[in-house]
Amino acid sequence: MTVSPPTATRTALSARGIHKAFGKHVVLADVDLTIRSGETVGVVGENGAGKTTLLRILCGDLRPDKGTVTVDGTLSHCPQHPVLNNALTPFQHLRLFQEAFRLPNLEPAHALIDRLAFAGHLHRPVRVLSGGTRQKLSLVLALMHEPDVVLLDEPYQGFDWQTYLAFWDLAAARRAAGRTTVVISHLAYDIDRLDAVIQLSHKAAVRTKGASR
Ligand SMILES: Nc1ncnc2c1ncn2[C@@H]1O[C@H](COP(=O)(O)OP(=O)(O)OP(=O)(O)O)[C@@H](O)[C@H]1O
Repeated sequence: MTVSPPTATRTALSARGIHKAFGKHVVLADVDLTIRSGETVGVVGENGAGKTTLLRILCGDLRPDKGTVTVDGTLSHCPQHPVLNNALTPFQHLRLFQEAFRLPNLEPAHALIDRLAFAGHLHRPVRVLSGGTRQKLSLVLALMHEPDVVLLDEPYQGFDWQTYLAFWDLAAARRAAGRTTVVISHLAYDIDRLDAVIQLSHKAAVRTKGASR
């Protein structure tokens, strides 16, 4: 499948002059990027290139040493390792997030659960769930309030093939609704599903496949 570029030209997310070092180890140096509304963008790079660091900075979880991030609209982040409460069930997580996001109902969440096929696990404590099911829950919690921009750190790690395809259906539906999805990816065969690729290399970011306007 090859996607055609979205028509929107509004900037959804931009970063300028991002610099981040851990001690003397410089990970990101003067990183600039621009992502438009409705784009599905992959962040790629070797292990340790700084992909997770960049996403944590973009979502405000980590402060850069220098630089600015600008977001247009609501933003959500799904971290590489799900942050869930082992004592609670997925349904209890949904209710907590419903309160936090002040959602009138759980309909969008249930639509996501149906797509990802884990309705059968809603009332089991998280501690007994498989890694893939935890990852599904984490994804639903990141998407259930339909954020304008979502940042996903290897979201389909541990997914079986059907769920992997369902994930890309979700990304396509977000794209059709003009929403922006940024995905850290290691998989070369994802490339055709993306509007653009941000390649992290030598501490810098280069946007390929769909230059930013
Ligand atoms: N909190 C931290 N303290 C010290 N060093 C860190 C910290 N977080 C990340 N690093 C270092 O920064 C570099 C970039 O890490 P990061 O996790 O961003 O890379 P990545 O591209 O996401 O890697 P991977 O593909 O392996 O997930 C690595 O050398 C890592 O050890």
